[in-house]
Formats: sequence, structure tokens, C-alpha cells
Amino acid sequence: MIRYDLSTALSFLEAHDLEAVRPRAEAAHRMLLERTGPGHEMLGWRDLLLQPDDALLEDIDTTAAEIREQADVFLCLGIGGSYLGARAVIEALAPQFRSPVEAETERPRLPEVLFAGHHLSGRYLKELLAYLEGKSVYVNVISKSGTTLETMLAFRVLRPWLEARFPDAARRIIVTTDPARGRLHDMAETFGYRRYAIPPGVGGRFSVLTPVGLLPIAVAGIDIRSLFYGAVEMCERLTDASDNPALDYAALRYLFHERGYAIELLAVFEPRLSGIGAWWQQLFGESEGKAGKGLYPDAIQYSTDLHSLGQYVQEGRRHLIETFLMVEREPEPLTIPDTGDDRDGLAYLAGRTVQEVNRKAYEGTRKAHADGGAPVSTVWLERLAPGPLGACLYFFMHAVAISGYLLEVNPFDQPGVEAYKREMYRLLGKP
Ligand SMILES: O=P(O)(O)OC[C@H]1O[C@](O)(CO)[C@@H](O)[C@@H]1O
Repeated sequence: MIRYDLSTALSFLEAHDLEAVRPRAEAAHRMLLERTGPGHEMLGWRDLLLQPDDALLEDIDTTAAEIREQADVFLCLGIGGSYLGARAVIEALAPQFRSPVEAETERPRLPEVLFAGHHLSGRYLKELLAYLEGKSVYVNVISKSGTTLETMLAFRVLRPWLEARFPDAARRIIVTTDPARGRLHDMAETFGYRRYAIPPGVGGRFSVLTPVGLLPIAVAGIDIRSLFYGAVEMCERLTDASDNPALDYAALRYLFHERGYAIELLAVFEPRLSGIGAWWQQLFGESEGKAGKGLYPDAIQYSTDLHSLGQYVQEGRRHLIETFLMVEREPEPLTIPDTGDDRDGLAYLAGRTVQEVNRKAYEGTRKAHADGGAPVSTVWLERLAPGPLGACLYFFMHAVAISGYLLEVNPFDQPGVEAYKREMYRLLGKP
């Protein structure tokens, strides 16, 4: 389901470099599998795939079916790992343009899945409340700690709004949080909200395959079982150190990190994958960026950004590597019309497909950027569907764990994110 092509990047290294780093990468891989590395108590994201809880998937599907039936809007409140995974998968797989009914089935349309609590814009919340007026709204508050300001502040605004409009407000609020503690947990207990647990051994950025991601994804009408089992399959495949694309990816990144490269671009040519890029940014940024180490992760969307950042990538400071995230099989090609003239200068494309043009844009970009001095490699996704996407999510989680161990950091903590919070709370006069 996932293929990793690093052939072009290898030309930036000495012939034996990859082989030389392999024993270290394999040792890091073993630390992950054998739970001997720092942060090993936070490997719950693997455990839940090694022992799938089908009853939980069933339960989430049942809740999602009720919400799909009742809601016009499913509003997810969360930030960082508590929304990026859900948003990424929904953007990748749900229809990009909405219609009043699903064309073929004549069924009423799916609820709109919206996000809030992922920043502190009062303006956004005000406009959101105005938009929600008159609609049937369900709210999913997602926070592992149950204390994150952005999320909890949005909930404080939404809760009275819901209570004032819906006699069954308590049933419309679903809380996803720590199973035993925290303010959100306690509120759910007090007010009788439905509750889903984030296992204690799963950090926010690794939580997409828990109810954090699965409930919103299921509400969006996506097959969570296929997504989940795609990840299970990839998890099983990556236990073997030989022919292991995650290990190769981690080893390659490490080699360039050690050679002074500072930035990794994750470039997509399919806008639907931009959300995966945003999710990947948090995954790699929070896991690696500590002790003065790590590649700065930057997600970029082509060909859009070739017209803004392309100049820098081609000729700017040579301190970046580029990883393309591509889809192998594209369904429903769109044929470029033959208009019978060449007024727009595009007659040479008539009869070919837009997909082919996009593929050539990728091939051309890969060559140009490599020629310009950027080591490039490509992660290939078999197709845009729940199974391969689940495999892709696991691929990156496995890779970042190996990568963190190669850098000799704990890939599962994020002590640095507290610094701004301390300053902000001091300014706000938090008791
Ligand atoms: O789920 P929580 O506890 O609200 O945290 C949200 C996000 O905030 C962070 O803790 C960073 O502040 C992330 O690691 C996490 O994904």
C-alpha cells in the first residue's frame, strides 16, 4: 500500500552511506518494537493496532450513524493532535464540494464536519455561531489533557449556546478525553455527556486512530474499519526490518540531518493531501524538534506553491530536503477537451488528461529540484482510499519513532510547548 522511492536522493550521498547508517536505524527500530527507548510508555498507538478493539469501532460507527441522522453540523473542538488527524483524513476522502443530496442515492447529505478550538480567534467563533443558527448541531470536545485553552474556551462559548437552543443539549455533546482524569472528564461525569477515552499511552499527535480521529471521520461517512485495518496491515509489515520503507525514510532523513540540512518539505500534488501534510508537520515537529535537533517540517502544496515557494526551493539556501507524497492510481481521469483551435496555446494537450499533466508536473519538479541541489524522495500511496491512507498514517508514525531514536531524543514528549503557555497564562492572570 506504501512504496518509498529514495533513488534520486541517494545521488547526494556516498555509495555506502545508507548501508553504513543501517545498523543504527535497525537498532532504533528494535528499540521501538522491544519498548526499550525513551518514552516507551507512550507506545499505545501501536498497541491499539496490535490488539484491535472491534467493539470500539462498532460503537463509534453506531454513534456516528446517530449523528449522521440527526445533525446538520458536527462541530469538533480540538487543537494539534486533537483535530489534525481527523481533518486530514476527512479532507483526503470526503467530497470536496457539497450538494443538497447525495446524487445517486437521494439520501440527505452528510453532516458538515466543522472545526473550532484550534486557535483563539474571537471573530471566527462569532461568525461560526451565526452560521450555526437554525441548524441541528452536535459538538465533539476533544482534549486529552482537558485543559487546553483553545479547546476549552471554545467549549465554554458553545456549551451555553447549545443549552439555550436544544433541550437535549447534553446528548449532543460528546467528550473525547482521558479515561480517568481531567476537567473535561469531570465535566462529562457531572453533566452526563457521552464519553470516549484516549488511552493514556497515546500522545495527541499519535491519536488519529483512537476515537479522537475515528468519530469525526466516521461522521463524515468514511469507512473507519478500512482506515484502521490499513494501519494494522502496515504495522504488521513494518515489524520486519528488511525491505522496510519507514526505516529507509528515517535513515535517509537522518543522514541529511547529520550533513547539516535543516528543513524537510513534504510536498503534495493533490490538494486533498494537504491536511496530511499539516498532520505530518505536528508529528515530526513535536517528536524531533528538541535538544537543538530535528529537521524543520514544512508541508507544501504543488503546483500551487511552485508559484510562490518554488523559486526558493529551486535556488535558495541549500539546506532543505524534499519528500513528495504522491498517489499511484488516480480514478476518473478528466480529459482535456479538443476545442478545435489553439487560441490558448494548449492544443498539444487536447485528448490527454489533467491527471497526466499533474503527474508530469511532479516528474518535472522532482528532476528540476534535484538538479537544483535538493535531495528528493517520494512516498507513494497506492490510491486515495481509507485502507492506504491508514497505512500512510502508520508509516509516518513508525518512521518518526525511529527517527527520534536516531537523533537520541524522546520522540513522544513535547516539553517545549509549555513555554508560551506559561507566558500567556501569566499575562492573563491565571490563578
Ligand atoms: O488534547 P490536548 O490535551 O488538548 O492537547 C492538544 C495538543 O496540544 C499539545 O499538547 C501541544 O500543546 C499537543 O501535543 C496536543 O496534540
